[in-house]
Amino acid sequence: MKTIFKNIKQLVQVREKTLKPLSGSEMKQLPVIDNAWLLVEDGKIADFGKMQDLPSFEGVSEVDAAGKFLLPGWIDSHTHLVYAGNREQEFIDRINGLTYEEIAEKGGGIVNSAIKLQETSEEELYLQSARRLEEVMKMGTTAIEIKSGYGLTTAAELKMLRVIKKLKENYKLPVKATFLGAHAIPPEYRNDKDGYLDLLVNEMIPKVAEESLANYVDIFCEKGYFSVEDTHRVLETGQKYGLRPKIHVNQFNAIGGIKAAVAHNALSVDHLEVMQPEDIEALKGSGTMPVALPSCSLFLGIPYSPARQILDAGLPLALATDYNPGSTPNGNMNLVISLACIKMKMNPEEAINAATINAAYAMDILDTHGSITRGKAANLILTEEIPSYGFLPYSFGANHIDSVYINGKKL
Ligand SMILES: N=CN[C@@H](CCC(=O)O)C(=O)O
Ligand SMILES: [Zn+2]
Repeated sequence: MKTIFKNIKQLVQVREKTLKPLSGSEMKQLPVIDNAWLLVEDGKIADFGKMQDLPSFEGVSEVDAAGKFLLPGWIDSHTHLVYAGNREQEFIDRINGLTYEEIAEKGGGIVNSAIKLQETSEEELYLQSARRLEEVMKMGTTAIEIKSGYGLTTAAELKMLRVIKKLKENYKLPVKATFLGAHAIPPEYRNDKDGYLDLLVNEMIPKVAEESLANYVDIFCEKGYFSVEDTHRVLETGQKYGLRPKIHVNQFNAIGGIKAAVAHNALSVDHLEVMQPEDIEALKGSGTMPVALPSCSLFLGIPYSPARQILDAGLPLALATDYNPGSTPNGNMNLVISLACIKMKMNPEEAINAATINAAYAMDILDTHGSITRGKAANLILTEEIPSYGFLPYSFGANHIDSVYINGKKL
């Protein structure tokens, strides 16, 4: 099965090969080919070039992309897309003056979602989650990471991870699963955090590994949740069972979690709304990708990750949605890219690199996804007719997407 895209106004994010993520000033470069063609064969990018050099192809279906841009699909490396119900009431409570932290202290927040999820059947949870997955795919997400962490019991955590597994089986985009049992302390362990961590390391992680339900291990390293010491314990156990860390850290406070994550060779550190100079230093020379979640900052009214500080230090940066019911009930990567430009002062080139190549690294799929490279999966976004790729973040709140392709197949 072959498809040729012809007359593409601009083919964006064209790389001969991509072996490593982009850091610092490299992120300003976004290679393009004007007036281009691209051939998809057996779900992969087979070839591309300029229209003036278009070879003749037999037996191919044609897509006329005149006036349109073709780029690699967005990669969302941090979501909590599997959840039950919603937290609309907390949204109202926050409008009326309570903070996210105050709501959590009153028994709302993550624990509220955990109660709902525990009461929801696996089938119903799958249906709610599949609807969300289809929604974000239409908005250009062509690879996704999904976390557990709204179960907080062994049975409910496994239920979440089985739903993620089923999504992975039923949808063709790359799906990676992260075990986030250490998302919050469940009420029954309120005064016995170590007891919950004992359960997590002695029962949950071994069971998750036994059923091969997760790729990564996560923890919410934050005041009022889990300490740096807890982080070492959970990451060490996760690694023992083959789960590389990707952690929630520096959302409200900088307590040294980044250094701990780097010590465990974390694939990514995510949130980073609050960064101290020592956090930046800890990331230098590491293989750990910083991941910013600007929609969360928008929704909660908290600071945005200091992207300029991170990039000016020569570090890489990826962008993701954090799609979840509490802090970011939105999985639109187009909005994330706009917010990164508007609020974090990233250039469109930097934001697009952060949502494609660097995001692919943060999901460990850089060798197969994240750029227009021969041999990579044809997971693509074809835009509507727009003046430039910079128009995507500029026209915030609108998705100028004509169609989305997964393995060369139009959704
Ligand atoms: N900060 C921790 N976890 C989620 C939010 C969880 C929730 O409020 O349900 C996040 O990444 O923002
Ligand atoms: Zn999150």
